[in-house]
Amino acid sequence: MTSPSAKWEVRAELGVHYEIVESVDLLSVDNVALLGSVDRSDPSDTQLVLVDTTIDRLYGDRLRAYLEYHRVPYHLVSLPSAEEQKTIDLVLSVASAMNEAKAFRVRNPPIAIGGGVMLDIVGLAASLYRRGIPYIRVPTTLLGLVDVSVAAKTGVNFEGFRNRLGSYSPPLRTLIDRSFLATLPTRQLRNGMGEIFKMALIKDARLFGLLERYGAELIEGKFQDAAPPGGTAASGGPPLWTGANPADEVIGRAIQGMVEELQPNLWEKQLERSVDYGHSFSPLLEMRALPDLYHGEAVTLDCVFSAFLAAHRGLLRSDEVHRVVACARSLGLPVWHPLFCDADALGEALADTVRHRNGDQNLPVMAGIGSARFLNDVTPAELDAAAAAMAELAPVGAR
Ligand SMILES: NC(=O)c1ccc[n+]([C@@H]2O[C@H](COP(=O)([O-])OP(=O)(O)OC[C@H]3O[C@@H](n4cnc5c(N)ncnc54)[C@H](O)[C@@H]3O)[C@@H](O)[C@H]2O)c1
Ligand SMILES: O=C(CO)[C@@H](O)[C@H](O)[C@H](O)[C@H](O)COP(=O)(O)O
Ligand SMILES: [Zn+2]
Repeated sequence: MTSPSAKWEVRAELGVHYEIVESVDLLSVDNVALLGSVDRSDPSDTQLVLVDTTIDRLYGDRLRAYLEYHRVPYHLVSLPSAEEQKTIDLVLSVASAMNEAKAFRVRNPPIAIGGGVMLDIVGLAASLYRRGIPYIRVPTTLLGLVDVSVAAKTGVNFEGFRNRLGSYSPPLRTLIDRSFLATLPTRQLRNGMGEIFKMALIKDARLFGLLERYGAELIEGKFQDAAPPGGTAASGGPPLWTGANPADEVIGRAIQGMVEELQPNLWEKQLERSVDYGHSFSPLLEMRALPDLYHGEAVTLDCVFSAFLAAHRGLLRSDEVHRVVACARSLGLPVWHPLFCDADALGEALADTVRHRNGDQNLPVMAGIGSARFLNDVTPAELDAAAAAMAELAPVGAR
C-alpha cells in the first residue's frame, strides 16, 4: 500500500499552564489551599502525600492532624532526601507508593512536600507513572521556594553527573509558604540565597541592592520577620524595600525573575539561557565535591568564577567584581574552593556543559550588575586566568 516515498507527519502543540500560589500557614486546619489544589471529587480516594524525612520529623504530626481533621484517607510516605540520594532508586520507591495509593491518571494528584531533592524525585516519578500524572509541589527550603517552585524540570543524578536523568514535567500548582523556613538551618538558608544571588547578578540590579542591604539580616531572621529588619537605622538611609517587607520583596522578585526567564523558553529549545548563570562549571564540580558543597554554594562559586571571566573580557569593572564577592561573603556563601582553581577540572566541567548545550559554550556572563550576555569563545588561557584570580580569594592557610 505504501510507496517508498510515502510520508506521514504528526504535529501537535503542548500547551501548559501551572501556577505558583502563596498561601500562608498551609498546615493550619483553617487553610484549605492544600486540599483545594487536588481533585477530591470522590472523598474516599486515598490522598498520597510524599514528604522528606526531616519534614516528617518536624511537621509530620501537624500534617497528619490536618488530613485527619479534614477526614481525608491518606497514604503518607517519608523518604530520605539528600543530594547523594537523588537517584533513580528513590524515583522507583515513589512509583511503588503511587501503586500502593492506587493513584489515578488525573484525579487526586500526589502532593510532594520538601526541599528541591524531594520535589525533583517526585516530579520525575510523576512524569513516568502512567506516562505522566499531575502532582502538587510544596517547597519547604528557600532554594525550593524561589527556584524549584517555578521550574518545569525534574531530575536525578546518575553515574556522577548532576540531573543526568530527568524530564520536563511542571506541577499542576506550587504552594509557597515561607513559614516553613523558620525551621531551616542557617546554612540551608544561605544555600537558597545562592540562587537568589544568581538571579540578581544577571537580571535584577535592584534585587542585588536588597541582598547587599538586607540579605544577612533576612538569613538571621529566617525570613520570618513581618516588620522590616533594622536596615534603615543601621545604614542611616531610607528603606530600600517597597513591598510589605524585604523578605516578601526578595522572594517575590526572585520568583518573578524565574517566571520571566522560563516562560518564553520552558522546553529549552533555545539553549542561550541566562538562568544557566552559575550552572556552567558547577554541575560537575558540585558532584565531585559531594557532600562538601550544597547546590546553592556551588552555584555561588560558579557565579564568582564567571565574574572573573567577565572582568577579563572587560564586561565587569573591578569595583563591580568586588561588590559581587563582598555580597556573597555577606550572605555567608563561599567565594573560593580548590576545584574552582583547578584548570583541568574546570576544563572538564566546561566540556560536559558544552555537550549539554549541544556543542556551544553559550556561557552566560555578567555584563554589569543585573544584566547578562553570552560567550562562545572562552579559551583555556581565560579559564587559567579566572582560576588564578579565584585562588587569590583562598584563606591564607589554604594558599
Ligand atoms: N527542578 C529544578 O529545576 C530545580 C531547580 C533548582 C534546584 N533543583 C534541585 O534542588 C536540589 C537542592 O534543593 P534544596 O537546596 O532544597 O536541598 P534539599 O532538598 O536537599 O533540602 C536541604 C535539607 O533541608 C531539609 N529541609 C527541608 N525543608 C526543611 C525545613 N523547612 N526545615 C528544616 N529542614 C528542612 C531537607 O531534609 C534536607 O536535609 C538540587 O538537587 C537541585 O538540583 C532543581
Ligand atoms: O539548578 C537548577 C535546575 O536544576 C536551576 O537553578 C537553574 O536555574 C537551571 O535550571 C540550571 O540552568 C540548570 O539546568 P540543567 O543543567 O539542570 O539543565
Ligand atoms: Zn540551580
